[in-house]
Amino acid sequence: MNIKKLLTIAGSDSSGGAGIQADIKTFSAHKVYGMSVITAVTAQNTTGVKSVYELPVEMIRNQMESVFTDMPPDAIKTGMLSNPEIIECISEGLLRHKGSNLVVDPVMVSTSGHRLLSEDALSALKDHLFPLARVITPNIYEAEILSGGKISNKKDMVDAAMEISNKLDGWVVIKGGHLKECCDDLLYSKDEKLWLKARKINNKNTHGTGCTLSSAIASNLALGIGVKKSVFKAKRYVNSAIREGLDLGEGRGPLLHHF
Ligand SMILES: Nc1ncnc2c1ncn2[C@@H]1O[C@H](COP(=O)(O)OP(=O)(O)OP(=O)(O)O)[C@@H](O)[C@H]1O
Ligand SMILES: Cc1ncc(COP(=O)(O)O)c(N)n1
Repeated sequence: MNIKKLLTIAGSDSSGGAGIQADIKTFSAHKVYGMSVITAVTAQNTTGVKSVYELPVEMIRNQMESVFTDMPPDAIKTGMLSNPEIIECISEGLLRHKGSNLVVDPVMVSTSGHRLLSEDALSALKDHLFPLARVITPNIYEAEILSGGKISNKKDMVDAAMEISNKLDGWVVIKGGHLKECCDDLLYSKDEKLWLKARKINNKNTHGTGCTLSSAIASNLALGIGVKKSVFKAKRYVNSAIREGLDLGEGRGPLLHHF
């Protein structure tokens, strides 16, 4: 049986809603084979992140070597990367092994407000990882940090995408999940601008929506689907996973993945 291989490079979420766990569930739902390089272990649940343990860079390098020398992935996604040393180690490994179909979800802060990327890691992200990416998927807050401008509406999203894509060859997806009026996402490259429209679903349980979207995009790319269709299909996948209305935990609960 011929199956596509997907790699997630991200943090572990003990509650299974975001991070590595959400990524692997999404990969399985797309019928691709999931592998992981764990950057950090978090103790978290639906109410928030209690603590974070960052893995030593050497351990991260060894995980990457183990995966790439035996089962090179057809696509890769990155999530929580914690610090500049980890980002540099990962970028170096991806370059050396010619990792392709890279989707970078520039995770900075959990929705519960816990920092998942140190402040001094921003330039490593922009200078080392972004140039390798086919797609990057910032949310509104991350797009504000990356573009240096405030985002309050869809026009601001376009301005931010323009600014961010100045330094990129690939595509930018600015996720609109935190907009007040709707959940439209913007897919932007130097030559094209497309809106992925969606009504806001009235469900507080949206923990891991960003991780799920980027993993679904990477799965579709591995399956040989082009960027635009990969992003549209991924948006539909997340939308229906939110719509399922799973209600677990006391806080902001996870999504239901369809197998
Ligand atoms: N209530 C909602 N209704 C419909 N779509 C949503 C809702 N919340 C988020 N989305 C969609 O989920 C995807 C992830 O968007 P979001 O802006 O929440 O990213 P994020 O903040 O990185 O996610 P996370 O909450 O996992 O950190 C986007 O496609 C967004 O439009
Ligand atoms: C390990 C890990 N990775 C990513 C997120 C972001 O997800 P969210 O914004 O839904 O908290 C998280 N909370 N934990």
